[in-house]
Amino acid sequence: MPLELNILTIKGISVRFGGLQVLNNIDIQVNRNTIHGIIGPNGAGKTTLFNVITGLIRSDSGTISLEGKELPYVKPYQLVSLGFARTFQNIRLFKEMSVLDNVMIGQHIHTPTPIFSIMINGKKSRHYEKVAKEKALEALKFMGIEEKAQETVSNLSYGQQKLVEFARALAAQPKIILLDEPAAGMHPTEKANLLNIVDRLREKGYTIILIEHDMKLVMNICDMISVLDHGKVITQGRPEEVRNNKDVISAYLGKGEYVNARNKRN
Ligand SMILES: Nc1ncnc2c1ncn2[C@@H]1O[C@H](COP(=O)(O)OP(=O)(O)OP(=O)(O)O)[C@@H](O)[C@H]1O
Repeated sequence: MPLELNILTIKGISVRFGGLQVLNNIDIQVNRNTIHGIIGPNGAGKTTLFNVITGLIRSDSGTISLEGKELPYVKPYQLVSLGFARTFQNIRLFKEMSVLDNVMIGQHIHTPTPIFSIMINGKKSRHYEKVAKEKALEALKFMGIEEKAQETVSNLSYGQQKLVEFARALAAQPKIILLDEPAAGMHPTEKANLLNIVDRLREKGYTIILIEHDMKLVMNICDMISVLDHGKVITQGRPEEVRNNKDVISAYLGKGEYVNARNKRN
């Protein structure tokens, strides 16, 4: 049976915080093996949408389905087992632990070692640890930082720490990787590297959903883009369609980013 094109369906998602309607009837379809950008001005509701997808916030209405199956409401730590991995706007690593240990943590869900086996450091436990280590090193290699495996995270540059987060997400063997402003705080060389990594992740068959303010990066890399403004999807389409949409232009007008992106392209 051929794989369905659609992998994630977000349908009718609404969230209200007190008097503020932060998400209003959001419908988004994400296709398999694509890079899907979620953009919009500050406060549009992008991170809230990620928080709903990843179980940090419960929506007031609507459903999220992965590969045609409606997702149950799960705790964030159970999300990996459903096939999601996420990075956050602010780096969330154990700074005094090694790079390798940080990446191995991303896989604990795939290592169902019985507690008794862990206590006696049994054969099963050693096996799972070996597999987890191999996967972690593979992910670090993919990010081009395998030589940093034994370093303490706090010794790494900001850009390298971001790559450790991506490696941790990748090592969890997800179906969908959610990246929340991955390029924030990166300098141009690091951004170019990030672009290359995200492109290679798609080549490897991953589906990536990306929140990003860097319009040049978004327009360069995304297959599809959904634009949020005041909690609503104002348009969706390919970069070239979104770029010239009048609602998108007016949502960004005065903020400069969109206009800058257009000027840089033209
Ligand atoms: N826990 C919360 N309680 C109340 N209001 C919230 C909460 N989280 C977010 N908001 C509000 O919801 C709106 C959407 O916030 P959200 O962080 O989702 O926007 P965003 O598009 O990700 O913005 P940015 O690009 O600045 O990160 C904002 O007005 C924000 O102040």
